[in-house]
Parts: sequence; C-alpha cells; structure tokens
Amino acid sequence: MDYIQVQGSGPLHGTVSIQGSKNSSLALLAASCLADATVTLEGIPDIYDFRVIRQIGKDIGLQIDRMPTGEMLLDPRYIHSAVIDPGKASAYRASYYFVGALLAKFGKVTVGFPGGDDFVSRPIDQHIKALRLLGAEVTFFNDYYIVEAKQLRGADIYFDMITSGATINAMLAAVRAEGRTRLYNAAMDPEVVDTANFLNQLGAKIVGAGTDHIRIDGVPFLGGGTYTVIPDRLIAGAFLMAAGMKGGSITVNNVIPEHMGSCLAKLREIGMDLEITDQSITAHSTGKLRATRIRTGMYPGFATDLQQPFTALLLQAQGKSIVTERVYPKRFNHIQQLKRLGADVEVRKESAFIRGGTPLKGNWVHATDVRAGTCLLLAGLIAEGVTRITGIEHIERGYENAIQLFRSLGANVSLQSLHVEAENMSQFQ
Ligand SMILES: CC(=O)N[C@H]1[C@@H](OP(=O)(O)OP(=O)(O)OC[C@H]2O[C@@H](n3ccc(=O)[nH]c3=O)[C@H](O)[C@@H]2O)O[C@H](CO)[C@@H](O)[C@@H]1O
Ligand SMILES: C=C(OP(=O)(O)O)C(=O)O
Repeated sequence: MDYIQVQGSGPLHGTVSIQGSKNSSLALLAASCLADATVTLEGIPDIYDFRVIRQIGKDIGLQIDRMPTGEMLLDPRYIHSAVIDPGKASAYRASYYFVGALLAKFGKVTVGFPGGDDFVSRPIDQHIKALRLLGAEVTFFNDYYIVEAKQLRGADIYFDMITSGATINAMLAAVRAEGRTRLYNAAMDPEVVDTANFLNQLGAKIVGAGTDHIRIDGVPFLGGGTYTVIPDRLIAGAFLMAAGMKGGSITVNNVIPEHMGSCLAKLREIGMDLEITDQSITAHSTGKLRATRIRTGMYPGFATDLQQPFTALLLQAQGKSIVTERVYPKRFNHIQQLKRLGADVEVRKESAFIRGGTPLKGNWVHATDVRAGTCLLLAGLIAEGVTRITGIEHIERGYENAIQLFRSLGANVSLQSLHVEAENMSQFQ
C-alpha cells in the first residue's frame, strides 16, 4: 500500500502552473461523443478519472489518443455502443455525462450508477427529471439504468435546486434534440460555461451559460474542433491556501482569477495578501491568520470543494471559526482525521466549529476523498513529526502530480510504500 508522508515544513515558496480543470475535463471528454468529426482537447489532466474514461472509450469505440505534445485527440465517428460498463461508471462521478452525450445519437444508453466521492447522499433525480422532460424513458435496475428516447424534443426544465452536473447533462442531451430547450435555475459554474463554449465551437446553439437561464436550440449535426479546458480553480485555491499554513509566498500560474472570487475574498479576509494579474495569483502570508465563518454554496458561492483545505487553513487562525456546509451537509469525513492529528474541531449538524492555534502532532490518517486528501496534506505541513496519509487513490482522482508540486514549493512530502516501512509501524499505532 502506498501512502503520502508529510513532515513539518517551513514556509512554502515558489510557483505552480495549474492543471486543466478535472470537472470540466470530465464533461468535455464525454461531450466529444456528440461531435461528428474529430475533436482536439488541450489541457486535459492525466488523472485517475481520465484513465477510466479511456477504458470506457475503448469499450464503446470512442478513440482517445494523447499526442506527444499533451493534447487529446478524440474520434467519435466509430462509436458502436452506448453501453457503459457499470463497474467503470461507478469508478468515478461524471460517468452520467455519457447519457446526455450518447442519447441523441443512439436512442438508448445503458449506464451504471455514478461513483465519485461519498458524501452520504448524491442524488441524480434532477438528471432523470431533465431527461424525462426531454422525452426519455428511464428504467432502473440493481446496478445500472437504461435511458431510451426515439427522438429527444426540446423542453422547459426547471431545476429544483442548483446542480452543475444536471445542468451540464441536460445541456448535452438538448444540443441535438429537436427544437428549443430552456433551463431555469441553472448552475452558473465556470465548468458549465466551459462545456457550453466547447459545444458552441462544435456548432451547438447555446445561449446564456453562466447565468441561471440557458437556452439551447437543437442542431442535427456537430462538427469537430480544437478547444482548451479551463484551469482548475479548486486546485489553484488549495495551493493559495498552502501559502497560509506556515507563512510563505506561492504563485499560481495559468489561472482565471475571475473564477475564484469568493475564495480570494475569504483569503484576504483572514489576513493573506494577494497580488492578482490576468493569469496568475500570488498569495503572501506571515502565517498570522484571523478566524472567520464560511458557508459553502453553489457558484459563485464558496465552493464545497474548497471547504476541506480551507478548514485546514483555519486550524492556523487564532480564535474560533465556523465552517457551514450547505451543498453536502455531511461532507465532514476529513474532520475525524484532523482530530487524529490533535485538531480541536467539533461537527454539529452541518457546521464544523474550529478552535484555531492548537498544535498538531503527526499520525496515520486516511484520505476518504480527493479534497479530504488535500486538507490532510496541508494539515501535515503544520503538524509536529510525521503524518502519513493513506487513500492516495482519492487524491489521484483530482491531482496530476500533487507530490512533485508540493515538493517544488519546499514541502517535505514524499510517496512511500508500506512494505518498506512495516518494521517502523509500531511507533505509529
Ligand atoms: C464531476 C464534478 O463536476 N463534480 C462536482 C459536481 O458534482 P455534482 O455535479 O455531482 O454536484 P451537483 O452540482 O449536481 O450537486 C449540487 C447539489 O445538488 C444536489 N443534487 C444534484 C443533482 C441531483 O440530481 N439532485 C440533487 O439533489 C446535490 O446533492 C448537491 O447538494 O459539483 C459539486 C458541487 O459543486 C462538486 O463538489 C463536484 O466536485
Ligand atoms: C467531489 C468531487 O469530485 P467528484 O464529483 O468527481 O466525486 C471533488 O472534486 O471534490
């Protein structure tokens, strides 16, 4: 078993170039199935979820090749099947996009239930509602479901809550439907806009992405093209937070600062200095931070995916902070692990109450999901002694090369294998 070893580090300094967005990439890769010609995608990160998509691509005939220069060449012209293996579908979250992307061409898609990070409840009722309104029939089985539609027809769809996944999926299904679709109460996330921009470049007619009302006029044909995925605002945010853990100065390059408004405002509020240019952000910190309250929300609110690294950062802020999770009220698996390091945090209902400034001590901890992994990595930087993080497969779902990047900033982080260390285990039990 591999684990990440983190040892208390001094202030971090340096520059990191931010990879393409995981959540956008997963949508664009599936969306490529809608095209009738080859598509080139630039900036797709080499993460675990992408490798699963590659296997799905092999199964269904979607040709995916990475060029020596890094871009992905996708050829959807020879897709021969719309059956997505249940095991592969449940190996990551965004497999549901294959439904929206394949339904118009094939009339029937079979797919397993989505996996991804486990926050107790991640329903897909809004995806199903949208597909049904567009004219599809959905039948559920034990570990898969079938979506069928002889002809998708445009519809007015009101989402009962703001959901980025269902907004993107409905957009994918509507792009080749007959007539006009209107999405109300749509998610405004940059990943929704990125998917719409990509589809429009292929010839789709989508207006309003980035607002809560999206209009889609169906088209019978989509061409090919070249498109660059947006940078990962969530990874960029986590690196800026790393600068605050012990003081230091970190620059993130290849970012779109406008995507990070709520995160940047909160970093300033707790006492970090930021220098922002068109494509980079530098965070400076003396290590002295003020306590605060955050409440997660859908974009442009404070991202739930930044809640965990921000919680680690607040362990350094003098006083009492409160983190309230409104998107996934039970997304607090990382708190139990932080407590193993000695953190003074209590969860009550959908809030975590943090008393900052309590010294941490290294221990074995488990990353239950991708952002919990980031949180534990940051916490390990301030803990005395050695922190060992298992569950690194979760971290690999989001990060291309987390360990190298943290090392390049001066963090004492390394990948270890348990069999090498077995004889030294007793001191950590
Ligand atoms: C692959 C991907 O892009 N994952 C992101 C996506 O997940 P995902 O697309 O799964 O999350 P959604 O935006 O759909 O979820 C937002 C909220 O809507 C609820 N909901 C969603 C769909 C539905 O059918 N019914 C329903 O009730 C969810 O429980 C949640 O409370 O957005 C989340 C919220 O920003 C992020 O944490 C994930 O990183
Ligand atoms: C929740 C996340 O991912 P997914 O939706 O892919 O599980 C995340 O990236 O934090």
